[in-house]
Amino acid sequence: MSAEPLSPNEIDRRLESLPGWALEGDRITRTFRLPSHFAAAALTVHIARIQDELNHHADLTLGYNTVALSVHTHDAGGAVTEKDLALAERVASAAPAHGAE
Ligand SMILES: C[C@H](O)[C@H](O)[C@H]1CNC2=NC(N)=NC(=O)C2=N1
Repeated sequence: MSAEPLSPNEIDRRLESLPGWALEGDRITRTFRLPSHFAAAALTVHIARIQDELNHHADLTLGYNTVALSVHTHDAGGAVTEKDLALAERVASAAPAHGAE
């Protein structure tokens, strides 16, 4: 998968199909709200497994009932690449089963 930086316009276009995700500076970000703290912790573990499978890792912040992700591609000098969007799409698919909004 390409680790070439994507343009802001391309990122915005791709985020149209990723509700709740945003381009913040040089990262794409999303905060999920969960029914409980334990559900938030469980989603964090699920995301960690996805990240190890993809070998692509976001900064994750576990709150009382939230999981916040912030990601860009270090190997591309901290730009947003296809790898970040692929991770976002996998997480977006996994989160609803945890009761995430
Ligand atoms: C050696 C290992 O493949 C690399 O460090 C991987 C690990 N996870 C990663 N995660 C992110 N966000 N960007 C990277 O460039 C990256 N590279």
